[in-house]
Amino acid sequence: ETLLIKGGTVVNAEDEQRADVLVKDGKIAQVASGLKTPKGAVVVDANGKYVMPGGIDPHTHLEFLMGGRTGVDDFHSGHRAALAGGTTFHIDFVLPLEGDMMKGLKNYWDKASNALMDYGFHMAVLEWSDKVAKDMATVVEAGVNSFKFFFAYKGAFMVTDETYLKGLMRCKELGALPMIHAENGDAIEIMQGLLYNQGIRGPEGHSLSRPAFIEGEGTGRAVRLARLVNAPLYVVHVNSRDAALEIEAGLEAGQRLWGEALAGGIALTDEPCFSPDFKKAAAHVMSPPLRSKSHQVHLKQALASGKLQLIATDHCGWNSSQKAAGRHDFRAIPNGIHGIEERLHVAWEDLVNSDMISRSDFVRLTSTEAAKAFGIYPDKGVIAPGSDADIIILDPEKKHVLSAARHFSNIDTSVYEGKSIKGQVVTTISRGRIAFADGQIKLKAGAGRCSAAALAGVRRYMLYAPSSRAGLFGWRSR
Ligand SMILES: NC(=O)NCCC(=O)O
Ligand SMILES: [Zn+2]
Ligand SMILES: [Zn+2]
Repeated sequence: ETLLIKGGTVVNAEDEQRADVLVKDGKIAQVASGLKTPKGAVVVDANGKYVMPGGIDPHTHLEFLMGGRTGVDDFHSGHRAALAGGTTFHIDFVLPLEGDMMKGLKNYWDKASNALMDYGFHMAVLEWSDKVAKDMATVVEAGVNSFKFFFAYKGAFMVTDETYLKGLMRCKELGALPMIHAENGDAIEIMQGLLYNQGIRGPEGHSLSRPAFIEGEGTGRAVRLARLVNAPLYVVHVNSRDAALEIEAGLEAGQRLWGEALAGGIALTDEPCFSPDFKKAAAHVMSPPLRSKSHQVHLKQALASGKLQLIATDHCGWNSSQKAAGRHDFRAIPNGIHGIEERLHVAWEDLVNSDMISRSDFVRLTSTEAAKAFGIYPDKGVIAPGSDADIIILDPEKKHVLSAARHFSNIDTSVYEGKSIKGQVVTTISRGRIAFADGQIKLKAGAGRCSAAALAGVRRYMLYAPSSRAGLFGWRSR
């Protein structure tokens, strides 16, 4: 199918220009003003609208299995939600299965067989052994180029500093990007016990057990250990000023770091977590927890000034019936909030409409930077000839209100309930096909694929030369 997107303003991370966009065979063929309509082409009118690269959400958990429960958004409903909100690519987290990374990855390839749009995968490292080191190389060959380590979820996912350090060095050898969930699982477990024994059982206990300075401690430790072995590092879900300041300090020390803010972190505060309404409070429980307004303001300023590099969601779809497992004990509330559908609109409203960032910054923070960090640029993350035609059209005048009643996600609540947005994605194009228009999803299950770019990512776009150098000279010279 050939599409001509006519009369819009094309916004990329570097610039914006009035131009038409010609799409052929799933790719962008031409970007120029006054393009003639080829015979048989479908014309999409973008007058008065912004034509931007589709959103890339580098942090999601579709069909996520945690604590014996499975999240309610799979690759079908999650992709419907994403496309309706202007996201055309995401990177999901795979856990090893029965101690085997490739088994875990194959399991996710199966889960994604009903995908509508393209996707890639990160892999979690949960322990250290020769097998793990070998497995990492195997999944790199299969297209994974990023590995997540947890400093939280003690007894489940948490790793020791030793495993983390060995993992960082292995990532360097493989040319892959390490990622960290930066908290402190030992400290959290002790605080949880103290609070519980004092009679604090409700969702507020979740927030109280994970203070911002402990997120800061975990982030500072992760960043400094990465400095020790001279490894790049991507810090996921930065939810506090304390964590953001640690990333800033690492950047000032010359480290190669990415700090990932979340739509939730910039749009929400921890206030609902202290509500007597359990359903509402539990819906907001995630780790690291949402914080107070002053943290929220700091995160937005850090994004605006370049101290945090991108915006993800950590989309993790638990229904209220699943959250209810922790009704009498906050420690049993499944962690995670949604956002794959709302992220672009939240960032547009709270950052662009509030004049904190430009439209080009918006594209960089929600698309281009993630494409670069994870090796899928310029296939994705830019509107330019040769790139995949993953494109959104946003009408800046269209007003709408976010709500569980109207969202595409399977989740039965919305942490964004009632939030007004000026500006709406009216058309989403996924590899040249109209995926969302007139308020409806147009693609069928199976239309998505594990991105060829992501599959070839490490080879084609290696950001770091493989190296076993332990950073001794790196840190001494700084
Ligand atoms: N973030 C969260 O609360 N749940 C999802 C798992 C994770 O990313 O840590
Ligand atoms: Zn995490
Ligand atoms: Zn996550």
